[in-house]
Amino acid sequence: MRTRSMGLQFDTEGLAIDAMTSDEASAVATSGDESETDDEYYTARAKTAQKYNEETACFLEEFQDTMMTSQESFVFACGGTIPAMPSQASSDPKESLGFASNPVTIRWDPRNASAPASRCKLSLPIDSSTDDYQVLGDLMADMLPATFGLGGKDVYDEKYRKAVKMDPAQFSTNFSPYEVGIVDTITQILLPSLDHGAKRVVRAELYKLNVYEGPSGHFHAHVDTPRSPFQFGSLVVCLPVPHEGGELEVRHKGKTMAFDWSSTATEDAALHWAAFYSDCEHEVFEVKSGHRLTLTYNLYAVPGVQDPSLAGCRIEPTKLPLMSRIESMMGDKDFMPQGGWLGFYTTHAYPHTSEHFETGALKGIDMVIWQGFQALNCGVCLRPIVSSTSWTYGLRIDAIGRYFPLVISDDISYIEEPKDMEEFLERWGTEDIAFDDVEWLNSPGNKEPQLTYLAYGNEASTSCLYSYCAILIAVPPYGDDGRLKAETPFEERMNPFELE
Ligand SMILES: O=C(O)CCC(=O)C(=O)O
Ligand SMILES: [Fe+2]
Repeated sequence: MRTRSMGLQFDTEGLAIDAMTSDEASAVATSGDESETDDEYYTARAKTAQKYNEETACFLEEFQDTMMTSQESFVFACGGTIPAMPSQASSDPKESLGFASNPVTIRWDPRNASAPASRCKLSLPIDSSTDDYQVLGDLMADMLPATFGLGGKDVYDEKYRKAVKMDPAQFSTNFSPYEVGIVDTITQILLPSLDHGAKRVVRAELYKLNVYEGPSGHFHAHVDTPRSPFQFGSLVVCLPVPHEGGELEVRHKGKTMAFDWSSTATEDAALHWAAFYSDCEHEVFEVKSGHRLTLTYNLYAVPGVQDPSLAGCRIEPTKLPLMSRIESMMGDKDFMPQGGWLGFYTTHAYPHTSEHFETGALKGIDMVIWQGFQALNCGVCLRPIVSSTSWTYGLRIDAIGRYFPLVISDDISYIEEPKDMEEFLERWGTEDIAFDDVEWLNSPGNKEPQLTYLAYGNEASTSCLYSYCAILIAVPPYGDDGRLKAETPFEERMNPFELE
């Protein structure tokens, strides 16, 4: 039996909702409930054969299989180790060993302003033959209990997270993830772009210094709250201080990557790091002994050109089997000969109903689909898809919207009967292209609140329609000399609710 859903369907089970606001949490908790069954899949392909031809149906079936296999090879996290020079070593760059880290210093503002500056500086790797541990104790005394976001508030609860933290406004460090090659590695692995596509680079912004102390320091499974629509991930750098336990586990769609950075005083000191996409659940297991010091960074995708010297070791998305599938499909005269529409639900979660959501933030296979079809003369655009059967009046809604940002409509949208809902959706703005005219390549993923409105039952109550994020692909017709170029079928739209 085919397993259509493998890898491409959103898996809600592994997703923690704890470190999100309650609204975000409910959005995640209810997502992924509209998956495609085998029957639906076969019906869809039979319809494709009828609408286009057998070849188109076969191409799409093969494409979906490749998509599912490719999905497996996309990583959601990466990490590495960097040897650390002893803290007494010279920090002269000429003497540093390539990508070995110079001694790391942390200087901080003490709570007691009369503490001498020399007491507010920690050098790492830690040296137990000096008073380094005393200095570490002083640092921790100046740190604050580490909170986490819950229901839109910062909460401290040791059952959930036991650690101390310091904000970057209160400390500085000479450590830079750019200098030791971490940022370049992340760019290549987590944010690759096709050769011809818009280039983007990673900006790492220092977020916190944390200490998890043994025994019992830990951080329960959670998903980081993105600080902006451009944030695509998080980076954790573990500084060279001996500790046992405190493994970091990162999970995405049923897969797990574990990073065990425990070390003893006698081992060669090293810095360790891990970076992962924002929609990955992760957890820091209990630190059994010692101190686990981490610097955390928010990772943003920003336009830019990668260092050309890295071209040799770049991952080349054009070599992906998925890319060759797209090429052979588009190059065949029997595939959608008159042109048509394809739809791909993004497989990662994005804050797609925020004001600034844009394509530079696309991750993994989502970016390959976006850039791959675009490179082959197709028109592509991102669109919100509202699909719901659970609406009060039993009306099935399948609408392709034009406008992403969340609409909170509290005074203009009295929805009492189905025709009100139709008008409301029209007013929001839906694409001229019908949902059923699109060949959908996969099942819906993450959904976000899209439209809130007042509905009347016995009394008025606020209701919400959710949307999925999809890439719509306009496949141009096949002409005498190959695939024609799609005339840009998409234009940017204004928020219809702001026009008045
Ligand atoms: O320290 C770590 O390994 C991860 C910490 C973490 O998940 C966070 O700060 O959000
Ligand atoms: Fe986290």
